[in-house]
Formats: sequence, structure tokens, C-alpha cells
Amino acid sequence: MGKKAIHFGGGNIGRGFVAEFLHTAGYEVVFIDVMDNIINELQNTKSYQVTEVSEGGETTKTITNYRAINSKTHEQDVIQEISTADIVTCAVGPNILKFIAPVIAKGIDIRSTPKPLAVIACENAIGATDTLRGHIESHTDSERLKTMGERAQYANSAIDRIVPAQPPNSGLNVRIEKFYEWVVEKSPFGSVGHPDVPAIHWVDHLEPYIERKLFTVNTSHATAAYYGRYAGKKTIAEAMHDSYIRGVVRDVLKETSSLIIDKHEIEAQEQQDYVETIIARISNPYLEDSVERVGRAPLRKLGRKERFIGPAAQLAERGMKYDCLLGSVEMALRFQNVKDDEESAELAKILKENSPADATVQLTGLERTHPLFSSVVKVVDQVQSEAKETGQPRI
Ligand SMILES: NC(=O)C1=CN([C@@H]2O[C@H](COP(=O)(O)OP(=O)(O)OC[C@H]3O[C@@H](n4cnc5c(N)ncnc54)[C@H](O)[C@@H]3O)[C@@H](O)[C@H]2O)C=CC1
Ligand SMILES: O=P(O)(O)OC[C@H]1O[C@](O)(CO)[C@@H](O)[C@@H]1O
Repeated sequence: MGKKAIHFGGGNIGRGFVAEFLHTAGYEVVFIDVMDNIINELQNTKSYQVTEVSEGGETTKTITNYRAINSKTHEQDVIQEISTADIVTCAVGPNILKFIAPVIAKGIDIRSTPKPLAVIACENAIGATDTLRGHIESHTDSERLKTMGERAQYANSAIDRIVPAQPPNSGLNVRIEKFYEWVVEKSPFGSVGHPDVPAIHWVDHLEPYIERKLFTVNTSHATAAYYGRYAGKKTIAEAMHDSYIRGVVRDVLKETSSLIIDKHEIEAQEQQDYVETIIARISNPYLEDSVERVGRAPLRKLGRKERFIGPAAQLAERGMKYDCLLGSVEMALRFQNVKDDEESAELAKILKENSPADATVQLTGLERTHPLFSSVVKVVDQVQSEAKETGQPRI
């Protein structure tokens, strides 16, 4: 039997990144999703196309050898597939991990194959596989946990590739940037050995990679999105074309770079080169990427370990400068009541109903005694005051 991968989330990253590279590595990919339209399309087509878009033109790859199952209606089938698979991946969003865990737990529990299942969550979050593992374990009988290692091995990953919302009527086809990075921990696989996926860069220690990625790519991208929306820009490329916003993004990246260089002992020149690559990527005029997509889910993005509070907290602990990051936090707080974004409505509600300090705790998870806390409270207070004056955030 050939190699089989089960991938949760047939969305943009699922089809355009994870499945593409699993397919290239020779896996049959079984997509699991809860959206009828995605599942139906995947079941009714034999191939779709991934088109890389760059200054150098376009390159198209055809993805085949996949199936699809709706986990809402066919849970038992998903469990059976997992029980005989080689690898499980997901790209569903960090908040969805708890919902896919029970079915994965059941699939792992009935495995009798000699090789453990490799589980790799591909989300924009630090330790996403650990989070998924925690949920899987909480759905596993305590006696069975003792032998879990024989049935599954868990590795954290960092993934990076910009996949904007797709043009209407694209079907399953995905337009995507050429650049990609997929870094995964090697050590959890021990003597069994890691799966054979050539696109993956296997490393012993993931933290420097994921922090460098999250605090450079995602910090800058989200900063451009929040400042861009505030300035009335439609796309990230348009925002990055604005010299003021471009300057702000560079200033923010100076702060996160100082942390990355200090904490992970990455050479200053290497980090600077990385910053230039990222600025060029997010400025790519060939990707029609809306400020709303990149700014989506502001509550998650304001989280304790996330792209703004994560680096700002660590900089504050080290007595280093973080005020430009506070500017990004302020703009993120103004991302309220955005169409089709539930978190942006929840953000507005939290800001309306709480004192600055309570809202800060609720939104960021920062400890009241943390050296960053009072600065964030001031920013929250500022945005709340604007809303009191005008009935809405200044935009
Ligand atoms: N789009 C991008 O440029 C990048 C996205 N990411 C990360 O990848 C993840 C997915 O992002 P996108 O592909 O852009 O989002 P998306 O919204 O295009 O895809 C998510 C998919 O998950 C599915 N899903 C939701 N609940 C599910 C469930 N219970 N079971 C199975 N499937 C379920 C949705 O129906 C959807 O098809 C996120 O964590 C994001 O942060 C990471 C790097 C780049
Ligand atoms: O849901 P999130 O965290 O914004 O994830 C998607 C982001 O990840 C990135 O792809 C970078 O890899 C950004 O393009 C994109 O905005």
C-alpha cells in the first residue's frame, strides 16, 4: 500500500501548501473538512491546480491522488482512515484544534500498524501540535495514554506561505506566492525516523524558527493590515506602497529583530536579510490580499504568545524598546465590527463593557504585574476613549 496522509482543513493552506507538498512527496491525501461545498468539489474532481505567482511570472502544478471525507457526516470513515494512515496534518485555524481532536483520538486509539502515526499541526501558532496533542490526550482513556507513543508521535511546526483569499469562481484552484517555508521538529520521531517529505526542513529546536517567523512575517503583515485598514487601503500591497505605513512596518520590525537577535543569537545581517525578504513578500503586487483577511481574528492576534504581545512582553522583560509594537496593538484594537469577522465584533464588545485594565487582561492574557501591562492598558484606554467620544473607534 502507498503512503497515506490525512489532512484536516481543505482551505487555502490545506490545498495550496500542505497537500501540495504531501502530494509531491508521494502521499495519497485524504482531505477532511466540514464544509459541504469543499468536500463535494474535492469528491467530484480528480485534480486541481496550484499556481505560484511572482515577479518572474506564473508556474502551475497539478495536484491529483486525493479523496475527501466530511467529518460532520462520516466520522466513522475518518476514524478508519486515521487508523491506517502514515501522517495526520491540519490547517484549520488554532481555535479549531479542539474540535478535530476527538476524531483523531479515536483513530489513533484503534491503530494496530507497527509504525506510529506522525501528527503535525500546520497553524500559525506557537506549539500548535502540542495544543492538539493536549486535546487528543484529554479524549483518550488514561490507561491507553501509557502506550500512546507506540501509536502516535507529535511534532510542532512553523509554516510560511502567503495564500490570499481566492478570486471568485476559482473552484479548488489556488493562487499562491512562490516562497514557502515548512519547518518541523525532528526529535519527536526518535529512532522511528521522520516522515519523508522533501519540502520539510527538519530541525532539532523549533523555537528560533517559529519565533522568527511569527514575529517577523506575521507581525509585519498584521501591522500593515491594521494600519492599512485605518488609512482606508484595500490590499496589503497598497498599504505597503504608502511610505508612512512602510516606515511603521520597518520600525516595528526593528523592535522584533532586536529580540530575535538577542534571544536566538541570530546574526544581525542574517535577520536584516530575512526582514528584506519578508517586506518584499508582503509588498507583492501580484497577490490580491485584502487588509481584512490579513487582519482577521484580532482576538487571536492580540493573544499572550502572539505576534504583538508575545515579542513586546519579552522585550519589556529584557528592558528593551517596544513602543512601535504598541502602535500595532492600538491599530489592532481598532479592527472592530468588520464584516464576516466574529472576533472583531467580540473585540468591540469587550472594549465597550470593561475597564481598560480588565479589557487588557481579557484580550491579551497579560499578567497585571507584567512590565508591559500598564503600557497596554494606556493603549486600550485610548481606543476606548475614542469610542466614547464618537460612538466608534477612530477610522
Ligand atoms: N493563508 C495563509 O496565508 C496562511 C495560513 N496559515 C494558517 O493556516 C491555517 C488555515 O488557514 P487558511 O487555509 O488560510 O484558512 P481557510 O479558512 O482557507 O481554511 C480553513 C479550513 O478549515 C476548515 N475547517 C473548519 N473547521 C473544521 C473542522 N472542525 N474540521 C475540519 N475542517 C475544518 C474550513 O472549512 C476551511 O476549509 C490557519 O491556522 C492560518 O493561520 C499559515 C500560514 C499562511
Ligand atoms: O490566520 P493568520 O494567523 O493571519 O494566518 C495567515 C497569515 O500567515 C501568513 O501566511 C504568513 O505565513 C500570512 O500571509 C497570513 O496573513
